[in-house]
Amino acid sequence: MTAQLLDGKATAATIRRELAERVAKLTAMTGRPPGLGTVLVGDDPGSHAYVAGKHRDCAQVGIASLRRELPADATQRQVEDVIDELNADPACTGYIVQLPLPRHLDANAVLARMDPAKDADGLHPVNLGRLVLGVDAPLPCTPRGIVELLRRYDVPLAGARVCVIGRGITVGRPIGLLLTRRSENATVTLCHTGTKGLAWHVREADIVVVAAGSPGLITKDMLRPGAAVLDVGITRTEHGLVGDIHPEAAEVAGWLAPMPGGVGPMTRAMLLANVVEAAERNANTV
Ligand SMILES: Nc1nc(=O)c2c([nH]1)NC[C@@H]1CN(c3ccc(C(=O)N[C@@H](CCC(=O)O)C(=O)O)cc3)C=[N+]21
Repeated sequence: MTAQLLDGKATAATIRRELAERVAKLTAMTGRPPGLGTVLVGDDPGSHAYVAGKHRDCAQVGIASLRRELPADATQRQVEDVIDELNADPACTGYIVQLPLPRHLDANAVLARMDPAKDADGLHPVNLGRLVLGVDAPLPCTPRGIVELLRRYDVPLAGARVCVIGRGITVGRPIGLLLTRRSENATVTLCHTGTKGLAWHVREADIVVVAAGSPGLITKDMLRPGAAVLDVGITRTEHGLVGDIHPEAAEVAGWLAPMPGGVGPMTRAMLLANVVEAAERNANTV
């Protein structure tokens, strides 16, 4: 058996085409395209590559780009001034602060200063709180992209046993909140570096989401045959980017979202979706 590809690259391209139509309508109706802002601090090459990708995506769907770049030694005050400026700028529908920020900066204070209505990443504390409460809010892009990918490939979610590995704030921590909503109805176990018997948890699962940042962590012997496996890990090595799932896992899995070409492109597509939805909300209230 070899796993069916959960093709995030192709699915994201479909979603961008769907969004482009909504952007065209919005632009005609309001006289101005939606705008996505990015705040990038420092010179991490990975972060620069991701942000460049986000602006390429914007150009494709007709969303305007607002780039803000600050040096690695920027002060908290300088970063917060940029936040204030984007909050006030009517051309900026939504924006993101690329994480991680340099260590001398207080990322939580920066996120909390954002206008929650402009939070394209769904990482503002108010929006994470709304997610816990089950109130409508922009959703974190990677978890939303994973649910969307599973839905579009008809991977059964209701009653599914999902094993999430990694407790990071962008993926592992919030994804359980989406998957355990009544509309998804999955059962989620959150594993992390302190988990005893990881292989046992993985073996129980119908769906495995790996966001640990540990190359090749999940091997084929750990998986339930036929399981859906999604690789969210990205580690930069001298041989290029490596995911958390060992390549041989494809022999046992029923579905596989590989890295690259799986969850990453979906994350970017959901960022665009959050901006388009914010623009639609604004258009309906003004
Ligand atoms: N505020 C914030 N929001 C984020 O959403 C955010 C962030 N900070 N910091 C870093 C992580 C990482 N991230 C990725 C998104 C897409 C790909 C992606 O498209 N990857 C391609 C390959 C990329 C390549 O080749 O370099 C793929 O998997 O096919 C990767 C990584 C978003 N992040």
